[in-house]
Amino acid sequence: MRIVLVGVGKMGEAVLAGIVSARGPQDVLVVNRRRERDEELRERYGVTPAALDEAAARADVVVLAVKPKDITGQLDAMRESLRPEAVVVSLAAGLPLEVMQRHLAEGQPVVRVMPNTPSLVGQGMSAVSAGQGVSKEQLELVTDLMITCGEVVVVPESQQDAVTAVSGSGPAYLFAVAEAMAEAGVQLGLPREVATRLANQTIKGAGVMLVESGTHPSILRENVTSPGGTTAQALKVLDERAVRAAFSAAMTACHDTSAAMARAQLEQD
Ligand SMILES: NC(=O)C1=CN([C@@H]2O[C@H](COP(=O)(O)OP(=O)(O)OC[C@H]3O[C@@H](n4cnc5c(N)ncnc54)[C@H](OP(=O)(O)O)[C@@H]3O)[C@@H](O)[C@H]2O)C=CC1
Ligand SMILES: O=C(O)[C@@H]1CCC=N1
Repeated sequence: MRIVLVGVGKMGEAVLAGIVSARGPQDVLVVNRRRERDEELRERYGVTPAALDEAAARADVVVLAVKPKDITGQLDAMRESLRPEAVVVSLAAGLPLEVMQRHLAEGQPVVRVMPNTPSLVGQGMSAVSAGQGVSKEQLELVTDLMITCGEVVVVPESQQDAVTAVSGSGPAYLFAVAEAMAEAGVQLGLPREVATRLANQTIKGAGVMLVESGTHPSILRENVTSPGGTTAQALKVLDERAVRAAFSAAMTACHDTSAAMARAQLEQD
């Protein structure tokens, strides 16, 4: 199976890393606008740079990882080169399948995926939505591809804005928490290196425990919270500062932005 990745920036590279570590670089072509980026990826992953039309003509799957505003231009540019059975995958936030379909030949299979950057270390979370007429086999092709980057769920496209709020943008919330915890540790007198190590490993440990224990987060939180102890005081302050409500508002803003991007794409297109 020949895989073509178009626009290999931060998200594209994270997906590329997952694919290459699971399948090797031999069947992967990358398309970039800068030659230095091509060479960087060739050196780092052993993949082959190519021009868009040439790569599209040879593709079984094309993964578009350019910015949402650049997707339709890339679809127009590859439309004539694609084989009818090639599956076109977009990783773009707020970019509806309908817009993709408009810019491709009728019947070209299209799939929308919301991945996240932990794909770079094989710990990604991808949500996959199939366009009209995508066969079970074609959908499986995409889920098999994304599983090289971590976990995969299949969702209706109507859920992609919510997915973006939880897992697409989610790593950024946790990186911000990591920064905040390390900084607070420094304020409490720890050397920066120690504070950073403590914060990072705590987030990793809690994350692995959440996933591997299968225990509800409330129970895991209770297990840390001794009555009358230190954690209860810390959580009380988080409640007073409405951290839970802040997450809800932040994620609603993320969801609404994704939905507004999709509406604008549909209207302007
Ligand atoms: N970052 C994230 O956490 C996530 C991002 N996404 C989606 O992934 C997509 C990419 O985002 P991200 O990786 O953050 O952005 P980046 O800017 O890092 O990546 C975009 C890449 O596309 C390249 N590019 C732009 N125009 C062209 C072109 N005409 N031909 C070939 N390559 C081109 C850019 O090249 P150059 O370096 O020259 O500008 C860059 O390498 C977006 O659609 C975003 O919505 C989805 C989930 C999570
Ligand atoms: O911020 C963004 O728009 C992209 C989509 C999800 C994560 N990053």
